[in-house]
Amino acid sequence: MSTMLEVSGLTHQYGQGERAHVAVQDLTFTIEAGQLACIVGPSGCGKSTLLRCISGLIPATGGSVRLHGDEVSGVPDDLAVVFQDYGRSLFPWLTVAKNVEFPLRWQKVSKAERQRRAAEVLESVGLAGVGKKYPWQLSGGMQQRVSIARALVSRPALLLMDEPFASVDAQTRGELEDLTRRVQRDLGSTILLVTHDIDESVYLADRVLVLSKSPAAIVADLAIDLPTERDQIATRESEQFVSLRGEVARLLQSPQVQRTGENAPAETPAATTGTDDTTASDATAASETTAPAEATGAALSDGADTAEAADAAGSPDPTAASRS
Ligand SMILES: Nc1ncnc2c1ncn2[C@@H]1O[C@H](COP(=O)(O)OP(=O)(O)OP(=O)(O)O)[C@@H](O)[C@H]1O
Repeated sequence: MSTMLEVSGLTHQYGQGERAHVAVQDLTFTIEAGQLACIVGPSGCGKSTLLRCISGLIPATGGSVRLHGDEVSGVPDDLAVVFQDYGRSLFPWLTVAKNVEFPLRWQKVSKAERQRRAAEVLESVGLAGVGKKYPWQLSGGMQQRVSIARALVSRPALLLMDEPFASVDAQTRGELEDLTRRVQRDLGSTILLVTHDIDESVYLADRVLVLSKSPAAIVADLAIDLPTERDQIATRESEQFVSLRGEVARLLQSPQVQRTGENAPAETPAATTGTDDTTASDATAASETTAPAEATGAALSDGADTAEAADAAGSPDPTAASRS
């Protein structure tokens, strides 16, 4: 397997001076091509910040991100993001097919090819035949499928998903989880997905990275060696699943994760858990008093429509921030 994503010593600090807030600090990990990795961590620990840095929506203030060897500076063409809020990420004035075709407008792809690829990808997410409808005529789960189709249409090297199923009901969530695994397997996609849900992380992933409280540091990197074929009932009832979800839950409650102001080591070989060797961080102490909770997610949710979100993200490509 080749390395798709290489994150080295990644740090992001919001603001300066007294208002400085270190959201992620010295994160180092790699994701191999074709892997589906999940990130779990306490609320506010810096998961979205990490994804924003990887996607080039915001610059790292330290360290680097490389996508198949190329340093990320700005939103790469072959990267797509699926956000939690499908209602804001789809263009309500465009049909489903046009929404899905949208990212291809900036590529040298003929209209006929755009239409063909949109139809193909809609079929792969179980939405054949709805291309002429508008997003608001679909259920929430269907809209999120459209978002996933739009992210996939440009055949991204890396698909980032930020709490993608948090806004749908439990049954739809299960269906979308299975869809994600199927897409990954059929298209060989590399996926990095952030979730709050421990069970979801274990069910979906080949690998789970557990982050500490802010500033996020990796405290464990678990290989999920469940069978490739997973089933919402049988897999979740299996001994192996129960044991793995217990392990992640215990890690999330561990002092390493919970102790604010301390960092676990960034050394994270696959299939190992972190150690107790933590060091205090002054930057975190500052962040605890200055972090504006309402600022969370600013770059992702600024503006009621995707064009504004793209502007807010400073993206040269209007599809980038809204990429699905
Ligand atoms: N634009 C911003 N300016 C200043 N601070 C910010 C900004 N965005 C996020 N933060 C702060 O950085 C920290 C990490 O935020 P982030 O949204 O990355 O965490 P998260 O783990 O994704 O949170 P959640 O799980 O609640 O979605 C938080 O303390 C947050 O308040």
